[in-house]
Amino acid sequence: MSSFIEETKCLLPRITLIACGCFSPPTPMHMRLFEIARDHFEMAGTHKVIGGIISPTHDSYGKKGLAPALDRCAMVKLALQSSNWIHLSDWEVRQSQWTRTTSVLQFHQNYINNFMNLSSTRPKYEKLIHEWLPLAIGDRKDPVNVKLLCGADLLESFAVPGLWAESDIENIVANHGLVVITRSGSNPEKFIFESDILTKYQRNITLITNWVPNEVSSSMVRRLLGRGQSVKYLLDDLVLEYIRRHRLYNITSKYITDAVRPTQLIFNHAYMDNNKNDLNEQITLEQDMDESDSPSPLTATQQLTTRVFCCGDTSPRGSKLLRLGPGQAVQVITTMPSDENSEVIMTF
Ligand SMILES: Nc1ncnc2c1ncn2[C@@H]1O[C@H](COP(=O)(O)OP(=O)(O)OP(=O)(O)O)[C@@H](O)[C@H]1O
Ligand SMILES: NC(=O)c1ccc[n+]([C@@H]2O[C@H](COP(=O)(O)O)[C@@H](O)[C@H]2O)c1
Repeated sequence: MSSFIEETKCLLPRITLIACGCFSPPTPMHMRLFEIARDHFEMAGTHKVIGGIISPTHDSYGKKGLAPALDRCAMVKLALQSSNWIHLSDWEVRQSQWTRTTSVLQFHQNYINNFMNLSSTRPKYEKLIHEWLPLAIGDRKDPVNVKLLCGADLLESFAVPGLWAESDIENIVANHGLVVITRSGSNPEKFIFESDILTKYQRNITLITNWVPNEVSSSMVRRLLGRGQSVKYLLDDLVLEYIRRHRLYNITSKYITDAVRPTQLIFNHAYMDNNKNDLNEQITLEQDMDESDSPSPLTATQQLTTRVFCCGDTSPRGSKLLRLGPGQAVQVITTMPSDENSEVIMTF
């Protein structure tokens, strides 16, 4: 009987979860989303989760409190040190401008598809192994579906006028799927009911109740840090130490102790050093396909010209606040990136 269960498990459709967000800074709850979701699918016996990807948004997203991409990526890597299945993807931050979430999903899905198709030509495809590719990807030949993992507040941001294109929402739910974790103050069931598109593709939306909610948010952490209050036990010690060393978020806290587990930060310094060399390099398709997981931040001029929209209290153009509270975007102020991001084909 148990071998029957094992066999059935092997046949479950495989998925990889990707969380898009600012991660400024990454909190333990960001990682919890993945654990909660994987447990859910494991217990429901409907899918096999083979990997998790954290994709920090581009600097030009311009949200208030957004630390530089290089720092956010470094913090995510520190926060993920104890995970053997969730990985950073810095593809988004390496682009020349902010990328819509639908294109982020499409890129990772295309990459996985191409990777699987190329698995017969091993020497070539081994060169293409990104850190974020799930380790188990080569265990089977069946497809791996990339699904968007998010908190219910992100789902509810679909209703913010001008923030998400309807076609993007439809593409996300119809072609990828959404995994939504409840968050206090939101009512995702009602939200889905009130949306025709979401109701239409409800079968592709997995709503998961988080029975051990934790309302820590990046903006709350930034607020405490700015006030000189303690955030210990709200963040991974390594992330906290990184913030202290790099003086992020106007940190004034006197409670942060000296390096905790300092040896582990050596890894992080290496990551920073490697990436500083990338600073002025051109971003090319070839680089996107490079196996290195290092962000190449843009120059100040590039960042200014590619700013897409702004979230937070005010936008650079003084746009009106549409939503209040953490993680809440304000207004789309310029154009969408070109479709180049959505159809990336591997070249050798
Ligand atoms: N406490 C939480 N419970 C459930 N989901 C969360 C929680 N914190 C963050 N998330 C989810 O994590 C993803 C990444 O979001 P982001 O980094 O923008 O998070 P945030 O902590 O809400 O940030 P901020 O406070 O700066 O707005 C989003 O899908 C968000 O809904
Ligand atoms: N139209 C879009 O694709 C769209 C709009 C708003 C936010 N997002 C993404 O959602 C994530 C979370 O953003 P907020 O922290 O502002 O809620 C980010 O990764 C951001 O890029 C995507």
